[in-house]
Amino acid sequence: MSTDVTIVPSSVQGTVRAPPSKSYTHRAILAAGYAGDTTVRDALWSADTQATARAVTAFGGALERRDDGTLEVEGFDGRPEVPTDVIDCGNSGTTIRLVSGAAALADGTTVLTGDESLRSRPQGPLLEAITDLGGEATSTRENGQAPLVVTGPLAGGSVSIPGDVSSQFITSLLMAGAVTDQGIEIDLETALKSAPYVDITLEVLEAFGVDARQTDTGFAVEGGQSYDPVGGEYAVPGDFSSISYPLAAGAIAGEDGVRIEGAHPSAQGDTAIVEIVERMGADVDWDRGAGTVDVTAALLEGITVDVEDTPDLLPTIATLGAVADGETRITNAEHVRYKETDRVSAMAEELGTMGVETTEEHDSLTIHGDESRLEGATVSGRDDHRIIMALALAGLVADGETTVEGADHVDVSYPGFFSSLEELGVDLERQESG
Ligand SMILES: O=C(O)C1=C[C@@H](OP(=O)(O)O)[C@@H](O)[C@H](O)C1
Ligand SMILES: C=C(OP(=O)(O)O)C(=O)O
Repeated sequence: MSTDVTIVPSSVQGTVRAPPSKSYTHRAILAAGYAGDTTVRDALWSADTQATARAVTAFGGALERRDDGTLEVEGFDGRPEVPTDVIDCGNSGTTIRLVSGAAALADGTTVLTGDESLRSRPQGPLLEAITDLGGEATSTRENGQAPLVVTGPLAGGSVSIPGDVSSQFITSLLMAGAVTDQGIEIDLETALKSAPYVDITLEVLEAFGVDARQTDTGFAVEGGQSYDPVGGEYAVPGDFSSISYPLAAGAIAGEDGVRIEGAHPSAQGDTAIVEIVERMGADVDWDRGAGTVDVTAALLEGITVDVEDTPDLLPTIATLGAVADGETRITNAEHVRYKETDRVSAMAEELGTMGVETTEEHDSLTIHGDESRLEGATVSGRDDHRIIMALALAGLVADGETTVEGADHVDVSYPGFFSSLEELGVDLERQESG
């Protein structure tokens, strides 16, 4: 059973709280798994982070969740057990990649799989790196995609890996490398895309007392370290990829202003959304100390945005571009095609159904705002949380109602997304579908 959501064009007003960061929560849960006992505060409990929690349990850890969002994690102390069953990573790229590194530490074989989308995403460079470092890692179909079979233990050493497929390979190796005998030195074969996500990793590792660093040619982590968070606790900050949706809603339909709470600074590259919305002409004020962002709608102008560091913002920016006057060019977007869906095509096609003119190139998407008139339509959410949320935003200002099919997939990163829209005054209706 899935849920379709119909959005009636609405203005938005009021205050919403950002959900906790998905990227920080994944890392905190796995780092807590590598540690002894840890309290993870303000954890995001979504379909994706629950997949990482399942993996920690499969390796011999244990998790308990309190009503206030706190997770009590009993770790496996750097020595994952061989799981008794296949690990199902669901829809989560972060889980399958970070957990493959952990699996390579176990003295035996782990099998990892996921849903149809995850089984189509690239894992080859990570499998080769694990093999080069002394483990064994293969794809059952020999196509570099899950199901994956990973056998450890891995000793560590030096390895080279491309930087333009997924930064999650680097995160995986750094997190696992800290508890290998030799440590891991990573040389990047090509420039790193999604680089701020490795900064997030370094920030979380530091909070867990693990030393890892950027080098002239890549990254390095010493072996023989222990995960030991200061005071046995870690607190997750708010999620700026998720914040991008209420922020964009305010910029296009918030004439009386929208406030987002829980927006404290961190290593997240997606904080760039604040500046992007401001450059397009909205009135935005980010109080970093208070952790609030205030936004008021204005006539938006098309701009050029490079998403090399911020791939997850593409769907939000595409919708902003559909509302803005003039052209919005989203560049350096090739890696955005390797996500839950090919998001460059998905946004071009679904916005097209709503009457928006776009030009798609391999590594860019141009939205011709001036030639577009957003018309309400029935659109497919593509079973991709970010496509669903971006299309729902377009529905706020379309001419007529918009139905987003398969909208329940927002549970991957922002389970309360439609409730947040309702809190801001949006008129919407949920329908169960087949
Ligand atoms: O490490 C992370 O938490 C993430 C890294 C990024 O992926 P890539 O590094 O594959 O671009 C991003 O798109 C994803 O949503 C989360
Ligand atoms: C791409 C995403 O996540 P993941 O890689 O973990 O599936 C995302 O959240 O947009």
